[in-house]
Amino acid sequence: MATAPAKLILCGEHAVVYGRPAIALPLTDLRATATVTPAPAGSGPLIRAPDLGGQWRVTECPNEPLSALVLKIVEQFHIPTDIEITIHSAIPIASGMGSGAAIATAIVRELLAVGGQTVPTATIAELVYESERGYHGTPSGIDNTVVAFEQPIWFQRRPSLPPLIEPVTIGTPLTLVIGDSGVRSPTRLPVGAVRERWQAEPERYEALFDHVGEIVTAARTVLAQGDVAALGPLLDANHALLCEIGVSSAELNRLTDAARAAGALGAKLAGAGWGGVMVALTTPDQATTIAAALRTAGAVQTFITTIAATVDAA
Ligand SMILES: C[C@@](O)(CCO)CC(=O)[O-]
Repeated sequence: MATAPAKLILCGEHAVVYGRPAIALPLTDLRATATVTPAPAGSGPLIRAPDLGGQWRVTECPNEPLSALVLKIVEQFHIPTDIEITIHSAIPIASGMGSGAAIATAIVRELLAVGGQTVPTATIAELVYESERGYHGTPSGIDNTVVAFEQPIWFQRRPSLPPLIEPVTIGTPLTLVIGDSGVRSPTRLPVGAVRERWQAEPERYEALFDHVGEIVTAARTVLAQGDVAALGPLLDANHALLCEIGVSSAELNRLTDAARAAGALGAKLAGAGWGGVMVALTTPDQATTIAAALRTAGAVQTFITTIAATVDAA
């Protein structure tokens, strides 16, 4: 069995599609799994996804993104094809937590393990990126990257170059409360809407994206300093900009307001928006109070998670 984590965009979503930096975190205790078992000779790969409500033979729907991913990997890495791939995920789907990237990464890891292959983490991230394109159209690549590397990352697209991917130093552990609005919102919808607005009003949106980029840069500094109190207002400011960009919702605003009223240091929507999750930054002792406030304000589920302090790998 192979696994891969959920992810959370701490700051910089949407602007990251337009070349500004973003910071993403792996949520290592919330994972997707993939298990390969042998199947009868000549049957070809079958994907069983009980949590997603189905199973399918990849050759019968070769353009479905996970099927395309499996077909590509078995061919490229000479993996046996008479297999069943069973996937499970504890990650809410279409919620901004990277469930698609985590499932795809778990599948890639499991297929490579079955084939006795070892490849660089960056290669796994690239393979998953192709599959994410099938779902999302124009993803920045941040989701597949943080899920594959499983460490806090700074991610920035660059013209004519591979994206800049750097470890982010976390000076002191972060306690986060994630609230799921329960509204399912496929990433490609808000991403597509932002593209239309950017095309209609490029100067306005470029300025908003610049402002997001400044917040992300400031967040990196205070994260390294372990200054959790200074991070909160940056998350609030990022949320205000995401509202202006047009990707928040009444449900998400209700949850971020409730988190702040319950004592959060800062709160923002996390991911593509219009639904999905929000995140609140808190001191450890306030976490359960904030989770309770989020549920009262309509969150269908909450997760309390700690992001460990890192040693700078750079
Ligand atoms: C909204 C977005 O910025 C983050 C989705 O997790 C889209 C992307 O980066 O591909």
